[in-house]
Amino acid sequence: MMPLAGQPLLTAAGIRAAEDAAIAAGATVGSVMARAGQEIAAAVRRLAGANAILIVCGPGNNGGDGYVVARLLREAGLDVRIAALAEPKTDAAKAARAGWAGPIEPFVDAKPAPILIDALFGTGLTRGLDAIPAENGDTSPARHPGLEPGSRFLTEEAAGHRVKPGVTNNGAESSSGPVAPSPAKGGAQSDRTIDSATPIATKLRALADAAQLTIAIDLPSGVTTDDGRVLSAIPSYDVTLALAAAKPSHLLQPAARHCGAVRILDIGVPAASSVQVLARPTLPPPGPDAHKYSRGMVAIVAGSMPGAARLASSAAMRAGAGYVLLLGDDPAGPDALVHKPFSTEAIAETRINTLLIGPGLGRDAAAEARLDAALATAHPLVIDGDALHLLRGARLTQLAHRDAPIIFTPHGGEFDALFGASAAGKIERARAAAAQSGATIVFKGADTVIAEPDGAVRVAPAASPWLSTAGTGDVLAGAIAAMLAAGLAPLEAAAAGVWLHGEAARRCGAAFIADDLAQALSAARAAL
Ligand SMILES: NC(=O)C1=CN([C@@H]2O[C@H](COP(=O)(O)OP(=O)(O)OC[C@H]3O[C@@H](n4cnc5c(N)ncnc54)[C@H](OP(=O)(O)O)[C@@H]3O)[C@@H](O)[C@H]2O)[C@@H](O)CC1
Ligand SMILES: [K+]
Repeated sequence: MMPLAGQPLLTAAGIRAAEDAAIAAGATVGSVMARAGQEIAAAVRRLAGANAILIVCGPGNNGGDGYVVARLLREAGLDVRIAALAEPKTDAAKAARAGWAGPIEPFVDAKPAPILIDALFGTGLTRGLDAIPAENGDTSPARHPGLEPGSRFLTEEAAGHRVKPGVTNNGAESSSGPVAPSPAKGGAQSDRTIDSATPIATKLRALADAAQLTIAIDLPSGVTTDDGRVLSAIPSYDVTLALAAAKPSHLLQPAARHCGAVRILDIGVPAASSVQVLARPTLPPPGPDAHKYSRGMVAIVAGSMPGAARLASSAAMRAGAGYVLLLGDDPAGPDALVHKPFSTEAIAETRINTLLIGPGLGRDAAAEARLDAALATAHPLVIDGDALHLLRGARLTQLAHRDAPIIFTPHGGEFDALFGASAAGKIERARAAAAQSGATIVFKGADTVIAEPDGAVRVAPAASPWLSTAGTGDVLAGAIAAMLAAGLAPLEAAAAGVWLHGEAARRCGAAFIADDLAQALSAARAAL
């Protein structure tokens, strides 16, 4: 079982291509599924002890994995039951099903067990749980043998929930409240429409609520693979065992919070991608000949809210910058912080390695003048906060012609204002913004995505929710500026800054303030 840090992230199409390459190199779907089953069974044995296990299987190869795991665990002497949602559809899943000698319960009637393993759907999920499929305009569930009303896998009352002609469910309900009681047997509610509580998602939540440990194979059933969407009201799992590689939805919210601890299983399918999980950076300590300028000089432009620029300054110093210069009229801050009034001469100082502008800048005419002066320099730039708001239009277009690197650090609102709102996934949006602007984009949030104009991406695992407090963005901008000033390439600088920021938050524990976070960067940096 591999942890996520530094691992490639593969989309559904990417993992299919990787599987195809493995097959071209001599594997078969069956052999890969057999290896996956072995790895999953070994992981489950470590996690589950001797407890009884219920495995819920879907119609595709995710379900196929479930049948293989069930056989292996039963051969190992464990108490294993299977509940199936539908008959296997793929050859590999059919073969795996044939290898299971025990009984199969209908999913809707399944009794819970202390250990729940979700093998309903993985990278082949195409719609929300309980949504009626639409193929070539035909929404008849009868096109989907095994999922149609009255099949041996769906009891009649469940079928009654599923079907009302012309009514479809996009599965986007968000309720995660108490599980609804099962309707009375006998089809008495056969005219019920699909509304809030739907049978598959509801049943899955009931099984998860009754279990002591819940494990999802590859992905929690009901989340998309590529963009972090949750299509149905599904449970949150304790562990997700990702096959061959992590997928974007293991990190992107809101899907990520349903995954629990994610571990990657090596199933003999090599995976590579320029989209990767954020890794712990390698930052050597200063060498014997280091001096303040060789460690990097950061200049920070202050504005109408001087506290924000001070926080960024403090963060840049503690993340390891050799010299931090605050350009403004505010004399406060640590003694080590150098103050100068803002002027076009001061900002043009050639020893400045990185110029940070935005924290507390304001949005008035004076702020615009300072931003234009900053953009007119040849320094590498980190642009945050208010400066991002002032960047729209012609200023943004001009930036594409600058030689020196630029890093933008927008949160969701700033990103939308600069690049437009969109329903596309966060990775896709960050990549498009980087390509359009020529800047490295740090799209902040509970799932920070860093994108380079060349398409390289780093995605950060969820950091402390206590970061949701004023000033933490200023701290991040300062940390990233220190990394860029130290000479790291923009993607590496942004990644190192985000990592240090997350690590500092972890060290702060709960209810910290941004000042504490900036202080904690010293310890985070020292631990590398
Ligand atoms: N990559 C690898 O190297 C390896 C991958 N492996 C495993 O394979 C998994 C991917 O398998 P997969 O492609 O068969 O897709 P999977 O997720 O089982 O579902 C597809 C089926 O579900 C159906 N269906 C979809 N959504 C639905 C819904 N909401 N409600 C109802 N039905 C729905 C869909 O029907 P359709 O959309 O066609 O109507 C189709 O029948 C992957 O996650 C991993 O576990 C391993 O075996 C070994 C190597
Ligand atoms: K699953």
